Amino acid sequence: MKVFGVTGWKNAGKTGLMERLVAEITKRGFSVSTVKHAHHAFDVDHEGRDSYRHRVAGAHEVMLASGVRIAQMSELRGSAEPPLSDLLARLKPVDLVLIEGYKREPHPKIEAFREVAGHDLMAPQDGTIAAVAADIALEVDLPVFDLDDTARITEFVLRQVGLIAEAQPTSNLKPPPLKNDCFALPPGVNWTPVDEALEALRTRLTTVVGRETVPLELACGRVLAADLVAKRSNPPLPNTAVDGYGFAGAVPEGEAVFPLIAGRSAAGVPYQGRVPDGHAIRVLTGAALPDGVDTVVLEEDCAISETQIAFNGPVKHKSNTRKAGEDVAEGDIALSKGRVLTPADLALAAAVGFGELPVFLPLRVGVLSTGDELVEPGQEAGVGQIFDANRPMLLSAIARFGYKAVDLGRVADSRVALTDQLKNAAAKVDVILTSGGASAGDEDHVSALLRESGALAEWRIALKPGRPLALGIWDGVPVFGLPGNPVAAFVCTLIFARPALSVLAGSDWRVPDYFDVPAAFSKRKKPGRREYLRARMRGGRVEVFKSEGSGRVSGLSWAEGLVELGDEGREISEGDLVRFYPYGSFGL
Ligand SMILES: Nc1nc2c(c(=O)[nH]1)N[C@H]1C(S)=C(S)[C@@H](COP(=O)(O)OP(=O)(O)OC[C@H]3O[C@@H](n4cnc5c(N)ncnc54)[C@H](O)[C@@H]3O)O[C@H]1N2
Ligand code: MOO
Repeated sequence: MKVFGVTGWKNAGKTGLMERLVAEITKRGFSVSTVKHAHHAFDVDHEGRDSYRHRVAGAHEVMLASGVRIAQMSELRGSAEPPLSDLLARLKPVDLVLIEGYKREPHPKIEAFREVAGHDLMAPQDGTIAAVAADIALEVDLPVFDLDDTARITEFVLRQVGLIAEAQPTSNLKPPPLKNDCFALPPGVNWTPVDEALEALRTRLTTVVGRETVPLELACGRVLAADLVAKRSNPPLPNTAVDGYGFAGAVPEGEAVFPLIAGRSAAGVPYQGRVPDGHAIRVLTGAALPDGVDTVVLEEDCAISETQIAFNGPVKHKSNTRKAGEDVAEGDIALSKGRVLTPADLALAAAVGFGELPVFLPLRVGVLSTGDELVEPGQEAGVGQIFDANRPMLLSAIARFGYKAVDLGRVADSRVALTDQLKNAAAKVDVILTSGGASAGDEDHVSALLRESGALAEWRIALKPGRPLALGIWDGVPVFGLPGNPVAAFVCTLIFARPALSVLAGSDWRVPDYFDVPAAFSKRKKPGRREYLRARMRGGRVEVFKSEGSGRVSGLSWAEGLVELGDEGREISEGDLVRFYPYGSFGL
């Protein structure tokens, strides 16, 4: 859905402007819905009303309906406020959603401004503001409208979101003003915030691989295909944790002497009889406790003869023993479906009775490079040609993630060759990663082909680097059309492809771990998009690569992780905390 926002300080005239825009846009035949961010404690209900009583009684949602109106109230009851994207998803489709407030969200906005409110203009500090509606003349580098000129503001908003066509220039063709910032929003383009894109992937993808059973020792790194219910408790019987002497009950402070009975209990060779009260028996680590024994004293603490042991109390009841099932009880879920099995998991699976495990078939991930300019690394490169750097990078990242990397080679910028190659690939892999040809240029065949096959969701993501990401389905196989620039391809792989592949492979959505660490750099970042900088830790601070150019492969290699700068604008000074994701957090 198309969205546009009205922002501004308190008393700036936001609600009046919203009201006039809703009326005018509706009058022009477009359907409009609105979202307003309100105070924490807002309430549309009133004490004593029936609906209020339903709510206080604990109803999850209360719906109030009549022949003219329906109101639906949801109580968060302490859970986090849902993001704007969730709220938008609840609305029925309309031509335009107008949003009042939510100034930190990246959608385009108009700022309402009234002099009496006594605030500074927000627009100069906020790149998501596309125009200002003010009650005085202002000097800013953006379109400024009279706050009451509803007709012109409406035209502007409708043009911005693409509901009416851009006015054709009447004079000679004039180039658009040059903008250095490659992420400036073209009119009408809706940028997908990173979190929204991730959420869409998370909710739309499911496991695509089949299952098999493999011997335990071959299961490391595989994804468990069913919950593993312990067949046997660990330990199966109460046993001794040390080499020593077992008897029944606690021993008080002072000297204690126990007569020894003949025989012993060893791991795997338990004592068969019963130990009489007041007697002790030799026990070895791991041995089942004989009947009549529930406490063990360490042999190093004892004086020992053929017939007796003596030691100093106190010894607590049940000292040095392990309860049956204290680790895992029979019937417990020892390992959950979707778990990527580690060496330790194999120990656990063995301990609770499994010699083979149900696992998902390895996810086969095909990697294809596109572009006439590419030649194989190490071969002769002609004028204007470059070596295919993305393919070795992506193939090895896939292998590190634990999947089966399938080299699909290179393909020229030709629709026919690409069609052939995708057809071929779809028969032998579960998912395809392409790089290059993802944006909208003449030679961007990946996005064009997927668009033609009717299964493309082309995302322009509010992300740097990695803005164009083409997602589609080819013969039932998901295709990630990664941008060609190596840095953008790498970042998109870590941020989008990795968690998605994890779900396709039968595991969970993966959220990488991070550290908030002091910056060794300073930077000013605009609001409205997320940025990832090539970074590494040195001397307890995180430094970033000298250039943000998305073709600079040397920076990827220099880096040992990524610094993430959130969607909001930020002025970072040295020493400020920034979020650092070591490459290891992405499984590299
Ligand atoms: N008019 C516009 N141009 C571009 C936009 C835009 O929005 N409007 N977006 C830019 C951004 S951001 C990126 S990223 C790239 C993505 O472009 P494509 O995915 O279509 O990729 P290509 O054009 O094919 O290649 C881009 C760049 O990367 C080099 N490349 C491609 N494959 C490889 C490889 N396997 N190994 C090494 N280098 C590779 C290629 O030679 C190009 O230099 O589009 C911008 N343009
Ligand atoms: O940001 Mo593009 O996605 O060069 O890198």
